[in-house]
Amino acid sequence: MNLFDDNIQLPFSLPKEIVNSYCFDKELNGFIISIQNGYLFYSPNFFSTEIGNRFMSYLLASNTHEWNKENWRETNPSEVSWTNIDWRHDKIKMFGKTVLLPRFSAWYGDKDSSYTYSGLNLQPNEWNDGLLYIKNKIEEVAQAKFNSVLLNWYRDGQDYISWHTDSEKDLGINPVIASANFGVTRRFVLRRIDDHSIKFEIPLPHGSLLIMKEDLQHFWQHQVPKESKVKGTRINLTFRNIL
Ligand SMILES: O=C(O)CCC(=O)C(=O)O
Ligand SMILES: [Fe+2]
Repeated sequence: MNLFDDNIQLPFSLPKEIVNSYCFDKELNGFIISIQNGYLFYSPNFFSTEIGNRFMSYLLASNTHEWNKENWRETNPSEVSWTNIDWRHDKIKMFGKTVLLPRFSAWYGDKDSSYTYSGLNLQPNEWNDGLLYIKNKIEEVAQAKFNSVLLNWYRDGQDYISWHTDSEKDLGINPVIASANFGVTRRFVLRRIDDHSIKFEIPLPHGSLLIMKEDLQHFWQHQVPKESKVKGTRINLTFRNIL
């Protein structure tokens, strides 16, 4: 049986000069994409819509607030009694000022996997069944083990994450970063660090999985830009292995 199908086209475009090769792997249900200085695995529907919907409700379940009725620009998530995920609105120091991050976040992982992110030292919450289920599914295709996950909740198109690499020292030299997506589709944009005009973007729909590995973090930055017109909400989980 041929496990690769060369006739399945990528659902987004990549600048020709940066693609080494790509193919659709039927067994893994996704594209294996080798680019200049990097490797990506992209599965637009890794989780079914139904499983995705269940996760969305799981991740946002609370005893006190209905996530789809609340105005999250007015409500601080630390005042909410969350059922499964302890969402926070973290502050970071930027140019000497303390500012709120333009998204909510949460950090889960093994007890000894404390992590520094944007100048924040994050102590992980303990794994729960929902996160472990997703982690196991992703570890199978990523052929890697993860000991932590950073959850980002983009309340709507006003929320974003700016240009960065996932290259904190404690992730090791060539980290495998696996990112699962639930909710509204947002643009995930990559650009070369040494030439910002070389860029491409990957749509990350409900249920999609994106894995970045090899030397990608040394050569490419990524962002999820603001998209003011987007009203829907989105949750992204990036699984990492902290050394
Ligand atoms: O939301 C995303 O897709 C990306 C999140 C991200 O880059 C990060 O948490 O480091
Ligand atoms: Fe990132």
